[in-house]
Amino acid sequence: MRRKLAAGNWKMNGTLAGLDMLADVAAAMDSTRAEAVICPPAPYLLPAVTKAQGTPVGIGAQDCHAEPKGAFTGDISASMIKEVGATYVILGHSERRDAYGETDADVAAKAQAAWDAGLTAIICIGESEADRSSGTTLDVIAEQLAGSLPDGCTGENTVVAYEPIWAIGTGKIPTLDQIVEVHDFIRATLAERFGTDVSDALRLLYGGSVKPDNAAEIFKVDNVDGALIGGASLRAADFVPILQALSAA
Ligand SMILES: O=C[C@H](O)COP(=O)(O)O
Repeated sequence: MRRKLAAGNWKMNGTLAGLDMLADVAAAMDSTRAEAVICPPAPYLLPAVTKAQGTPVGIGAQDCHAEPKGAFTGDISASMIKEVGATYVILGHSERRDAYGETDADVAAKAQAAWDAGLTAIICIGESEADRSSGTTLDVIAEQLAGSLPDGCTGENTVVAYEPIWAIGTGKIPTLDQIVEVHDFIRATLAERFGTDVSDALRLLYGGSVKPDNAAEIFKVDNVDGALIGGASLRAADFVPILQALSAA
């Protein structure tokens, strides 16, 4: 049985004071079954871990370098993330693929580094609007899955987040049929490569404009095990209702 997961990606947003929302998320978790993870910007990782200590809320980073250490100004390693007490790391987000030219191979190398450090990698994939209109969505997803997930994937070390790029921060979401099609495809593709035991254990998140008013509908989809939430993860007033909708699904 896969435990549902609501993961919040603050991106380069939020403040130190905004971490107070973790207490509200923790309080909500008393009555919810779903897991909650918040991924703040790197300078807030340690304060976030400190605030979340003794609560069931998990903390994650938004990226890591593939190398364990070295002359990589501005980067952080997976073991540093682990050392401060975070347990997840988002990898291959479309904003990083786009702004920093991260390739599938880069993402796979980072995922391996994350696993080596004992972190769970939330690996993001998703098609552009042009891919969607030209009917190549599933081909793009297949290629990203093949290239971004290293051999050795398990339900413990990896979560896959499907984020159509055109749905991120736009308020547009795919139809439920489109979400069903892609999530079923991802599950089947993972089963083919890693076997059904692994594929049945891997959690698949939907991401892109998830809000309190559309979450329940999205979470009805069988192969959606939760969400990767951007804008609506910054405030407990938005994140908690999504977490509650997930627990009720
Ligand atoms: O990582 C989160 C996604 O990019 C979704 O962002 P959003 O919920 O603001 O659309």
